[in-house]
Amino acid sequence: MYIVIEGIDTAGKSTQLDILANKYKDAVFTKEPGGTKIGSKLRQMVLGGEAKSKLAEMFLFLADRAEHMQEIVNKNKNKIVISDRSMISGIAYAKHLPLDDVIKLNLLATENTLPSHVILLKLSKEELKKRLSLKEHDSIESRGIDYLIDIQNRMEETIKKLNLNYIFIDASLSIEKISKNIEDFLNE
Ligand SMILES: Nc1ncnc2c1ncn2[C@@H]1O[C@H](COP(=O)(O)OP(=O)(O)OP(=O)(O)O)[C@@H](O)[C@H]1O
Ligand SMILES: Cc1cn([C@H]2C[C@H](O)[C@@H](COP(=O)(O)O)O2)c(=O)[nH]c1=O
Repeated sequence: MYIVIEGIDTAGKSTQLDILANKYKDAVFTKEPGGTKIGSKLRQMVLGGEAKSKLAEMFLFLADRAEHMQEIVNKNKNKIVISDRSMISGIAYAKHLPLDDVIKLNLLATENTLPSHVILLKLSKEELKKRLSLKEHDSIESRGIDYLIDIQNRMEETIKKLNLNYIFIDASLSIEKISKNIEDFLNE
């Protein structure tokens, strides 16, 4: 199984991943960007805003993805792999390019491997505003509320376009309710 937890910044992904880590002791937990040795370096570059070109930034994320797919996801096909973000973030955040073009680039980077289960935590604008106000912003989060809500809409569009096995969960539900919804989805 290749499970991905998706959502815009502050949607609650890490919180749910902590709960999953206690339930799926034998699973491989990973993330994008930063799930491999070079991925950590790429993460530092992109989140530090070092890429001035949006295209360059996207290719850095694609490089992270290609390495992550080969070294983590495909090398653990016999296990449950649970990832904090995936190509869905990659496609959604590259919103300056046509969706179909970015989908092709991401399928190239992942060698056409798709997640078996997608969990999208969806935030309302109000809840996003509240949560962003509680944290420092990295270079991407600094692009603002409307930018992130656009990304969330593009995530939803991407998941449906790729015809993936997914669940959309209201991220403002209690931590416990979200966790139960995830558990039920994974046990279907
Ligand atoms: N269901 C929830 N209800 C209310 N607050 C929540 C819920 N889940 C998480 N939070 C809070 O929202 C904030 C963001 O949560 P978390 O770090 O898990 O999100 P994230 O999606 O991993 O964020 P990022 O992508 O920015 O790292 C934290 O302060 C967390 O305690
Ligand atoms: C995989 C991926 C991520 N991003 C953005 C999304 C977030 O703003 C950061 C990652 O931060 P997190 O704390 O690890 O969630 O990077 C992106 O723009 N493109 C991507 O492919």
